[in-house]
Amino acid sequence: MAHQNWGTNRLTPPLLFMLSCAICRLILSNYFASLGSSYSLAAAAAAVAAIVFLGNRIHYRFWDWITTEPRRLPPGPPRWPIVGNLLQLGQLPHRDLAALCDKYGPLVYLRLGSVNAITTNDPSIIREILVHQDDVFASRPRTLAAVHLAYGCSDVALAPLGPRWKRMRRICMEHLLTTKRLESFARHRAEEAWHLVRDVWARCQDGRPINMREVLGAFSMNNVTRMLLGKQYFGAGTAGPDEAMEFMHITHELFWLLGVIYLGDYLPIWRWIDPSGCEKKMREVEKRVDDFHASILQEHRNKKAQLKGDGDDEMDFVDILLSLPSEDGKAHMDDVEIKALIQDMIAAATDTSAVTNEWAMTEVIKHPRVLRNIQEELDRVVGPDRMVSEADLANLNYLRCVVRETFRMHPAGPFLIPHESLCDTTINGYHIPAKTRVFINTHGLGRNTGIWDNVEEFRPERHVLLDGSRVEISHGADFKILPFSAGKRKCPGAPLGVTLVLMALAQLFHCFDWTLPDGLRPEDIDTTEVYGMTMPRAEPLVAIAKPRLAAHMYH
Ligand code: HEM
Repeated sequence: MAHQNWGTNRLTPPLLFMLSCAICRLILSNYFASLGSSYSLAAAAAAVAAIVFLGNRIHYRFWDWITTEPRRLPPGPPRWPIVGNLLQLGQLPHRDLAALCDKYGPLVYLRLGSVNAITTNDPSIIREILVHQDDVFASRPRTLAAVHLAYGCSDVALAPLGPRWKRMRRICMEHLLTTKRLESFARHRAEEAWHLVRDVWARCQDGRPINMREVLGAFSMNNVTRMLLGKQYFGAGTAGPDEAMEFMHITHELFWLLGVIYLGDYLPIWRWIDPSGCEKKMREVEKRVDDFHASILQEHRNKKAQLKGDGDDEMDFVDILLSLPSEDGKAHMDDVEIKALIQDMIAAATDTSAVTNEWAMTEVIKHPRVLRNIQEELDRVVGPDRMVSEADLANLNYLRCVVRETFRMHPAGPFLIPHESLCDTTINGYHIPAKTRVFINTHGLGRNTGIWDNVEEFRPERHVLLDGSRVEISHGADFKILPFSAGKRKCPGAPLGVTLVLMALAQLFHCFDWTLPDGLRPEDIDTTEVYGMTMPRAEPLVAIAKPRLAAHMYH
C-alpha cells in the first residue's frame, strides 16, 4: 500500500506545543529559583507574558490544525529521519525513480535530505508541469554546481527563473541561435562532416577497430567550438596541442561535476565534511574554466582590435557577444555574462549530441536489419555518387525514426535539467510545496509500459507515420518522448542538435559498413548506461568500419 505523505505543517503544532512547554518550564523554574532576588518581579512578569503569548499561539495553531484540510503530498516511499529517501537512490537514480513510479503511481513524492522532490514518468503529468503550470515549475534549484560552475547561476541553463534568465535566453534566441545565424555556419558544418568521414576512413585503413566515442566527440566538439569560439580543438585545427588538451580536460571535468548528485545540496552538514572533495574540485575547475574563458575573450578582443569590425558574416558567438551592449546602458555586456553563456553552450551542445550519436550507432550495429534499412534509404535519397548534404536530412524519414527511437530509449538528459517550483501548487489534487525539486524522468517515460509496447526492443518502425509525412524529432502533442523538453525551459538549440545528430549518422552509414570486432555478436553488445547530466554507455563503442562507396569519394 502506498505510504501516505502529509505536509510537514501537520507536525508543526505538536512540536510548537512541546517547545512552548519547555520554554515555560524554564522561565518558571528560573522564577522560583530567583524568588527573593531583585529580579523576581521582572521574571514573574516575563513568565506570565510568555504563557499568555504562547498560549494564544498554541490555541491558534491547534485550532488551525484541527479545522484546516490537511495538505496531502503525493504518495511515496517511507523515509528516514534527516536523510529522507536519499539512501534509496543508487548508481542509476533514473531507474530507481522509475521503479518508485511503478510502485506508488505516476507522481511520487520524495524527501531528499532537507529538500522536497517529486518525480514522474507520465505524459499527462509532464504536460501539466511543463505546459499548464509552466510559470510555477520553470525555475531551477540553486545547486552548488550551478553556483561554482555557472558563474553563480548567471547563465541560461542553470539560472533560476527571473529577469536575468529571461535576458540571457533572449540573447541566445535573438543573436546566437537564429535560423539566419545557424545558416551562416552551414559551410563549417559541411567541412566538419567531411572531416568526420576522412577521420573514419583514415582510421579504418588497417582494418583495426575504431573508438567511436573519440570520433563522435571530436565531431560535436569541433562543430560547436568553430561556431562559438572560431576554432577547432581536434584534428587538423588551429588550436595548439596544449590548448586542446587543457580544453578537453576541463570540459570533461565540467561535465562530470555538473552530472554528479552532490549530497551537500541535500544535507547541508555534508558540506562541512565534503569527504569526496567534490566542492573543492568544483572550486578548482571553476578557476581553470574561468582562466580558459578569460584567454578566449582576450584573443577575440585582440583580433577585433586588429580587424576593426569588418562585416558580421564570419563572426563567431564570442564576437557577437562582445558586440552587444549591456542592459544598464554600458557599451558592452559584462565579461561574466559572456563567459557564462559560452560555458552553457559548450556544456549544452557538445555532449548531448555526441552521446546521442554513440547510442544510435550502438543500437544500429546491434540490429543489422535496421542498418540495412537505413542504407537502402540513403542509397535511394542520396545515391553512391555524392556525399549527404544538409538538404537531404529532411528526406531521410527512416533515419529520423532511428533518432526518435534512440531518444526514446536513451534520452540525453535523463531528468532534463531539474526544475524547481516557485510557489505552492497542486497536481492531481496533491499539494506540491514551493521550492520542490522536479525530476521529470525522460528515461522512465520512454520505457513506460503504459504507453509503449516491448519497451526494451529497439524498433524505429514504431515512429513511422501512416500518411508517410515527415517524422519530427520533438515531443509531439502526446508527450510520449521528450528529448528537448517543452515550455519556457525547452532546449533553444534543438534544431542545431537535430542537424548535428542526423548529419553524423547519415555520413557514417552512407560511407561505411559497420561490424563488431573480435567475433563479438551484435546481441552481445552491452547497453548499460552511466548516470550523469548526459547518460553515455558505460563502455565506449568500438566498431570496424569498411568503406562502401567508390575509393575516389573519400579523397
Ligand atoms: C542532441 C542535442 C541536444 C539535446 C538532446 C538537448 C537537450 C536539452 C534538454 C533536455 C534541456 C533541458 C530542458 C529542461 O530543463 O526543461 C536542454 C536545455 C538547453 N539546451 Fe539543449 N540539447 C541539445 C543540443 C543543444 C544545442 C546544440 C544547444 C546550443 C547551441 C543547446 C542549448 C541549450 C540551452 C542553452 C539549454 C538551457 C535552456 C534554459 O534553461 O532556458 N542544446 N537541452
